[in-house]
Amino acid sequence: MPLATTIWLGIPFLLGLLVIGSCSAQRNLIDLFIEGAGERRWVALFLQAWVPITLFIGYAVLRVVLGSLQNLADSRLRARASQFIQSEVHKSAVQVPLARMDQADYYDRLQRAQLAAGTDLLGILQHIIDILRLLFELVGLLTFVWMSAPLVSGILAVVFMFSFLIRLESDLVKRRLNRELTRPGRESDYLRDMIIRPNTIRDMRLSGSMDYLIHKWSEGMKESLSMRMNANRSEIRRGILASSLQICGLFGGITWLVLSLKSGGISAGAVVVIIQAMRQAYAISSRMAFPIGKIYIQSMKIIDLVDFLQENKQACESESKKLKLKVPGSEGAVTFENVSYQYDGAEEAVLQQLSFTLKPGETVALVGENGAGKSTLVKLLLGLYRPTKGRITWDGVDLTELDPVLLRRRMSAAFQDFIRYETSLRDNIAFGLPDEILNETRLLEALRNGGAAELAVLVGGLDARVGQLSGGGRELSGGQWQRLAIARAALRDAQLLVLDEPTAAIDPQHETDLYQSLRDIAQGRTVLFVSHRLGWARFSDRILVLRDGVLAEEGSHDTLLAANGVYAAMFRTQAEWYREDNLLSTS
Ligand SMILES: Nc1ncnc2c1ncn2[C@@H]1O[C@H](COP(=O)(O)OP(=O)(O)OP(=O)(O)O)[C@@H](O)[C@H]1O
Repeated sequence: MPLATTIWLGIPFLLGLLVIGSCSAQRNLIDLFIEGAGERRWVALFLQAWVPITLFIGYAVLRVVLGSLQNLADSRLRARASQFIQSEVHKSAVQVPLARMDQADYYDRLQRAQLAAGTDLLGILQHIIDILRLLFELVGLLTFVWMSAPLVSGILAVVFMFSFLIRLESDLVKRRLNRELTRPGRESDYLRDMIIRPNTIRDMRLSGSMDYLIHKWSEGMKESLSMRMNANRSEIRRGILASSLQICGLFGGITWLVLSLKSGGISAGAVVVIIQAMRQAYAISSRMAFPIGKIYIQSMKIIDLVDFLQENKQACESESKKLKLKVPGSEGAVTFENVSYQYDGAEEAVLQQLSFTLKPGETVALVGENGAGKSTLVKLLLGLYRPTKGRITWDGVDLTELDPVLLRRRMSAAFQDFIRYETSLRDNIAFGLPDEILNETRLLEALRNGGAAELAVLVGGLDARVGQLSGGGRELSGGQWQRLAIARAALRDAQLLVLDEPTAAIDPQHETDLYQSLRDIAQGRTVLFVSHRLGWARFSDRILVLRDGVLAEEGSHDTLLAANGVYAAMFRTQAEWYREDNLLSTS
């Protein structure tokens, strides 16, 4: 945007320069009237005065026009810069390795990078320009004063320096405090948001702990408030000191001007305009501290932003350097070879020495107790995490050597913590294949495959909005959202389909329907599903049983039952619940 940038950068300097012209015109005008008023030759006086009057009015109009032009350029550039920065942050954030997201400091960095909006990037430039403009204005004023009364300009310069430094210090103290309060502020925002969330209210009302939460929130607020009050008090003290200095300077300057006027060393017009110039210069001293303080805090935010973008760029570059970018095979055989995984900061590995193969076209169930490591295994399988030891291959080639974009096209997954896209029903399915233009038949087929065919009618068509956030949208039940997530996964015609707890929120009737359609989708694909409902596992080709991160058992349902091990025990415990005599005795 070269034109907008030139206007934006150039105008402040012009505005600064206009000050000298405007002051000279004012002085000439006042002198002319003071001299001419005694003779009362008004027509002649006016004929002499029209030039300075025109100049004075012209400068004033020009200031207004230039100011408006600058505002216009400013808002355009600001909006573009904000959009640019936010999209860079988003682009960078979506490429971050998932393992990095397990570290708490990543979120601090992300939050700080998000806070660095275009306002900050442009703000730094803007404030530099503001400072330059104020400096130009000040130099213009001082030059004008110096031309008429050099001593007064000296007083002005000294007083200006001191009062400016006092105000700057107080501004910086306040801004540093704002930064220090970012984390407590985030915590109190979190508590505030939690307090007003319907499900928290429900939970807290039942347990009677609402007052405790409100008390915790208000304690945090009180502490921040008291720190702010201290900063305000010190700001007021410094403000009084700076103003006293200015008043003394103004008084000294005026005394000197009156004495000079009396001795005839200076004109009345010059006195009036110098006094006005002094007042303006003092106002500048307080206005200048503000942009400098702002630059200080905004540059910190920009440093945070650059750190974030730089870190992610390096992570992505080092990833891509390692990759030889081979094209993944089309069979879809996945092999784990002595794979272990340890979370960053964890004391021991959550998966240890896993070795198994998912053969092409095979449907495998992964079962195990809570915390056994099933979801972690799924993330490794999908290439979202890298094994800390061992390797995972796709059709015999290490995942790290394959083109990640092509590899992801061969995979599809629905996670247990499925996402609710509160937009249209169409988006909720089409997000599975964002690069393709999908016709209605294909979307409806995906809905059917996800066991959610009735949703299109229920919500009023594919373009109807779903969720509470979207105005007029219909909220869906947990199970309906989950079936939409499965439809999204089913839309991708992928070799490997991973379903992590696909039926956790689904009622028995829909679960049966879904099971039927998944059997159809599974034809010719490698499918891994994770489920605590062992009834599902029963119909898979093979079952992998994880226990404390180790592959405890492997085999078909019948083999594992016959082995009478971990799986058999789990299966019998669950089956117990459905035995009629057991149900009767429980009731
Ligand atoms: N991001 C993480 N950072 C550190 N530890 C984690 C992280 N995610 C999971 N864990 C730990 O890894 C272990 C395995 O977790 P995982 O989620 O893989 O288990 P799971 O078998 O899927 O459990 P569930 O049946 O409850 O879903 C757990 O002990 C858990 O505390």
